[in-house]
Amino acid sequence: MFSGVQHILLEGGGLDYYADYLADPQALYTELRETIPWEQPLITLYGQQHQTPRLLYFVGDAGLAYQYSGIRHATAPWPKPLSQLRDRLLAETGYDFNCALLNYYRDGDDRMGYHSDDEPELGDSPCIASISVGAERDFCLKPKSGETKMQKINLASGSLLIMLPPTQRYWQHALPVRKGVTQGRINITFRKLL
Ligand SMILES: O=C(O)CCC(=O)C(=O)O
Ligand SMILES: [Fe+2]
Repeated sequence: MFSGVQHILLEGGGLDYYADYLADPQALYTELRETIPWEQPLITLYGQQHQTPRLLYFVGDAGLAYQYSGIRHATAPWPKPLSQLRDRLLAETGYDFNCALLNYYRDGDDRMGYHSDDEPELGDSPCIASISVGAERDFCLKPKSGETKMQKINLASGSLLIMLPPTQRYWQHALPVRKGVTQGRINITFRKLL
């Protein structure tokens, strides 16, 4: 069993952080890294095409499709360990998720820029649950109205971070480059498509 929750209050939102939610994060990291058919789609930024600076994959209940960075993804079936985690999250948090985005950061050069998980198909005020395995990386949050300070959390391997409603409405988050990091990290964000 895990040791407990740390609540981080944000102006216009909040986070629940469980540092050691998973009993064996390294096993999940290795299984996902080796079995997921990772993709690196092209994204268009300011009229130029780039490869996403990380690998990704989308899973979910049958029949769901999801728009990400202008790309429409049909969700692939849940791998067993992730449907089990989805069920555990429902039992322990009460939040019911029907899909998950997997991101694989191969080393400290892979990254994700500032954004909110506020796509219209996630509804008015989504809850996002984020599980990390592999290398520790800094997760940064900044308010959309520049008045409060940036927040930084080092996400441990095996941790669960819940971004509670209405955090996505008022805050953006990012996974910046960390030059010293040579190990990979996989993050799973559980979401609910309406
Ligand atoms: O890798 C992370 O911790 C963040 C992932 C994220 O923000 C997303 O998938 O929308
Ligand atoms: Fe996000």
